[in-house]
Amino acid sequence: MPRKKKSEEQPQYQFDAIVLGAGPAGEGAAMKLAKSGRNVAMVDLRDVVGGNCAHVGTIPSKTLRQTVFNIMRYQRDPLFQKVGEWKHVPLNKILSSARKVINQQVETHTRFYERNQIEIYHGHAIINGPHSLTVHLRDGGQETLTFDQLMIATGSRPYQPKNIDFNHPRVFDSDKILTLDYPIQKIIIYGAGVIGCEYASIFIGLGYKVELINTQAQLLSYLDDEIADALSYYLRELGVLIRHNETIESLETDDDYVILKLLSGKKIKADAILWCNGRSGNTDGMGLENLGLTTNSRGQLSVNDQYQTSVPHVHAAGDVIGWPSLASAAYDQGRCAGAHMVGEENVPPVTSIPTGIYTIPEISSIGKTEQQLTEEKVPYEVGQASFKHLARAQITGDTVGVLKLLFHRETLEILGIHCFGNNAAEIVHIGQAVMLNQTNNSLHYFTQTTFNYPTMAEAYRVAALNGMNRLF
Ligand SMILES: Cc1cc2nc3c(=O)[nH]c(=O)nc-3n(C[C@H](O)[C@H](O)[C@H](O)COP(=O)(O)OP(=O)(O)OC[C@H]3O[C@@H](n4cnc5c(N)ncnc54)[C@H](O)[C@@H]3O)c2cc1C
Ligand SMILES: NC(=O)c1ccc[n+]([C@@H]2O[C@H](COP(=O)([O-])OP(=O)(O)OC[C@H]3O[C@@H](n4cnc5c(N)ncnc54)[C@H](O)[C@@H]3O)[C@@H](O)[C@H]2O)c1
Repeated sequence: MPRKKKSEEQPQYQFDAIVLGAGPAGEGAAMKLAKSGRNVAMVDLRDVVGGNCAHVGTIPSKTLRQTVFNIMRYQRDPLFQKVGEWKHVPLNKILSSARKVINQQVETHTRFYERNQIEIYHGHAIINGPHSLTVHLRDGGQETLTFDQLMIATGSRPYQPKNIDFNHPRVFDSDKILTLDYPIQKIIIYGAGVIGCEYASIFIGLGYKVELINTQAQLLSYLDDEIADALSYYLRELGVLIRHNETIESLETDDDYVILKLLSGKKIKADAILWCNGRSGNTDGMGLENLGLTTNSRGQLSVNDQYQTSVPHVHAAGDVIGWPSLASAAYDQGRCAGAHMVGEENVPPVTSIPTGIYTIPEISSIGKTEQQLTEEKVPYEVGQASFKHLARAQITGDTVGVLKLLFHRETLEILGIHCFGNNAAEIVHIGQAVMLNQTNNSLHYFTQTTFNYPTMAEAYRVAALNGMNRLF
């Protein structure tokens, strides 16, 4: 049963708020609205909650990555070198552990909606007017619902250029790749963004030959140069062939292979191609024109600092608004939008967002890069700790990696944290907590704090002392 509206008056609309999309952004908003006493409905295309994040994005890719990481680790250890004939197992079979995690995620999140009495409609929502929409239900039929406020969190999907035939069995995007049901030996990855680099690590770890085609001059150019260089070095070391500054001319498809022709004249033949060159917002065919809303060429909506669109009672968050297109940020954006919808004032927008890239090895960072600080003429210094010198890393065998702290050479304020290596996405949060501390964000924190030993956290002390030693 939907939660009853708090007000005694006869409600004008069936729901105080309807949320479109049960991914992290929609869930964040729905929970905040429900906990603030609003009568909320959720509409999602799928017959279960979790959004693209749980079903085709973060969760399956990270679970698959963990399986591959385990295989690589076993191979390194002479005791476990016979892990079976996994090279000939199709990807969709290796994904069996991902399906278990997805089911657990769906169960957990379904309970959140139940406990907060949020009614869920499974179907495609089409907006009819300022306060009404129709859900075309998955099991047939339709239902028209009215709302006071609307939250659009319909996420994104892989961008598919018209000249590529994604129905061909050897042509994949990041959704379809999860269904790959035949063994392959060589794959082309077109697009070397986060998804391209993460899948390059996964496929090389599975023993495939991988060619990573980058349309830009370097990998992930928003990273600190040293970290981006380390990624290129280690991907190549693992066997990935990276080609920078290339653009597709055409793609030839056959029953048994694909041939990618590049404008540079190169031709690459492989068993399959994974296309990952950006994403588009899910906004088409949902009647946005009936609200007077328009999108950019990538189907994304514009919002203000409170995630409010140009129509004041309509908010939007998550991938559908573009940057940063992360599950981590989407949940917080949804919660922030929900707070604004219930009338909370001065809710800070989500701005300080760490990068967590699950390549093998992993990358994570927050704050400024060396390039940015140099451009801004900030007098900074660097403190570094190599994983290979840390006892914990030697014990686990994960000796590839570095923690790099950037700090102001006069005030010792921490300005940036960049980490490359196993568990980087966890390690960065220690530095983040200190960096964002309003009262003590100085490098001294790390030199004056005793860390457990042996731990990876110890890298902070080592890097801080290394940085202090550079000062004069
Ligand atoms: C391969 C891959 C790996 C990723 N890895 C990471 C990672 O490691 N860390 C990270 O932070 N982020 C990662 N991301 C990004 C992350 O998955 C997204 O940022 C996140 O899913 C966005 O959440 P969202 O709530 O905006 O929408 P989504 O998760 O996209 O969910 C939107 C939901 O809305 C539904 N919907 C769409 N249109 C309608 C409609 N008209 N009516 C009803 N329902 C509708 C969709 O079916 C979907 O269920 C990854 C993405 C991909 C593709
Ligand atoms: N670990 C993580 O946090 C993680 C993992 C995977 C995906 N993601 C999210 O998914 C998003 C999509 O990843 P991706 O790798 O497909 O894309 P991306 O945005 O990283 O871009 C990949 C490539 O496509 C190009 N591109 C992007 N938009 C384009 C456009 N409009 N026209 C032509 N080329 C364009 C880029 O220049 C880049 O070379 C990322 O922005 C990221 O936020 C995050």
